[in-house]
Amino acid sequence: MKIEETKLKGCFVIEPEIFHDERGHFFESFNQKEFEKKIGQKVDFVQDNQSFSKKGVLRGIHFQMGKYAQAKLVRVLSGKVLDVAVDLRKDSKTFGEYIAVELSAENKKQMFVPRGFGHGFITLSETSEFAYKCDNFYQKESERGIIYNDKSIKIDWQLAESEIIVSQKDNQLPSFDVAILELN
Ligand SMILES: Cc1cn([C@H]2C[C@H](O)[C@@H](COP(=O)(O)OP(=O)(O)O[C@H]3O[C@@H](C)C(=O)[C@@H](O)[C@H]3O)O2)c(=O)[nH]c1=O
Repeated sequence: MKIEETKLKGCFVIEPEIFHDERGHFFESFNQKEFEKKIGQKVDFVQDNQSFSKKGVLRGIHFQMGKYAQAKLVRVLSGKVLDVAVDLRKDSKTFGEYIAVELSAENKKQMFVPRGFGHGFITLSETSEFAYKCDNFYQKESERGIIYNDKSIKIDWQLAESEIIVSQKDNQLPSFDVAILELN
């Protein structure tokens, strides 16, 4: 397993080692001992989520507030997505910056998005199946978000605006400037 920290401290890209043989292939999609050693912290995942999306569907940018904050270990089971993490830690040198990484069933890359980040992804292939582990439970009341096309974060989602599909809920999310007023 190869784990590399991104320019956003605490946010990692993980590439599992794939073992190929005549039957197909095998890989460890998660190994707690190795994972915690490489990221240098303990993480107790308590919830696994899975979502299916059509091309152009953009989910995000989401996070949960305060004690309900979630770290996420995300990966793609089929298709290809652009996965985005936005640093929302006010005391961070990279506050307000984002990273975008292509995750696909083919490259098998994963992203670890720590607490204190906003997270979103867009499906670039015809469909995608997306799976992730969370270290805190879903708590509807503490759900927050930032509008995907925020003018100060300026995320390049790789698809034309006309191809992007967002839920009504996500389309009404506030701008970065407004969303951060509530953060510590
Ligand atoms: C996230 C979540 C949703 N739900 C329900 C609420 C709702 O009725 C339905 C769909 O929820 P959403 O529209 O929020 O799903 P979605 O837009 O896929 O939300 C997810 O987006 C990505 C980017 C993340 O990072 C996740 O943490 C999560 O926020 O599923 C749960 O029951 N448990 C959960 O953990």
